[in-house]
Amino acid sequence: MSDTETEFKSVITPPPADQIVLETRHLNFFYGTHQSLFDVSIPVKRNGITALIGPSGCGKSTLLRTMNRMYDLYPGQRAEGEILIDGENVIGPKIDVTALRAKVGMVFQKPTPFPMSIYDNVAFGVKLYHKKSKAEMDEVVETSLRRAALWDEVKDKLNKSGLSLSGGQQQRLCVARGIAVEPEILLLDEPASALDPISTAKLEDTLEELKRDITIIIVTHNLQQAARLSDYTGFMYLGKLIEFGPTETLFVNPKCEKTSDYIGGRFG
Ligand SMILES: Nc1ncnc2c1ncn2[C@@H]1O[C@H](COP(=O)(O)OP(=O)(O)OP(=O)(O)O)[C@@H](O)[C@H]1O
Repeated sequence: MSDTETEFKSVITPPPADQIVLETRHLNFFYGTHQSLFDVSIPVKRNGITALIGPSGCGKSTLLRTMNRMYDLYPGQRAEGEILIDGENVIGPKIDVTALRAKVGMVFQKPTPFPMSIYDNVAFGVKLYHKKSKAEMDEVVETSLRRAALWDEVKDKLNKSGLSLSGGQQQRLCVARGIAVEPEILLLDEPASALDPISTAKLEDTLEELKRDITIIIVTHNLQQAARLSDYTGFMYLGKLIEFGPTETLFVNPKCEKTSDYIGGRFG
């Protein structure tokens, strides 16, 4: 049967209800008239790592961008359904979007440093939300850069522009910026795509450590990375969440043929 003939039915194995921090319910998303997400209901575990996998164009980044309403910045883009964070529907009209983005941070697929110093790139968001002395801020900047595995490379040039760094360093700078504001949830869109294996390993160690305090949702094309890092994995295809469950189950014993085909490298 071809994909267009097949009606995919989601198979969802959620975390225990009292461990869910974020949940989309029947989420649809539209870029103008083009619908990119179809009835996505995903339950995300608190203080764990959830990976989103699936072939290019299946809607992983779109799903991530709905979770802190990044799409609000673009006319014509809209979401329907519910996104519950700590039980509150953040798609609702009464939501303070600035507060939402402090709570739900995001690191984009393409590094986006601000045109300012390395130090200020990390301190910028912190200044918006917290009042800190110079010494406290120095500590936040150092800790965040260390956690993002960038400190050793930049500690002697913190006043240089963030734009002077390499692509991989810029990506880690954006991770440091995301960590610095201490979000409750951190959305990471392929954060390791521009990193070498050593930096990738350091970043993965950081995420392992961060998940004790932060809920992390990561989009990755690297299936080994998803299998290594995440507690739960969602497999998406053609804008739908096809299968979701504990990572080991999804990789070792997938319940859907399409998941099995994808992780077996039979398409993608
Ligand atoms: N700004 C946009 N305007 C119109 N359509 C878009 C836009 N961004 C994405 N899309 C469409 O939405 C669908 C999902 O795209 P999305 O970027 O979420 O996929 P993805 O799974 O993250 O892909 P990749 O793995 O290649 O990054 C695709 O059909 C894409 O063409």
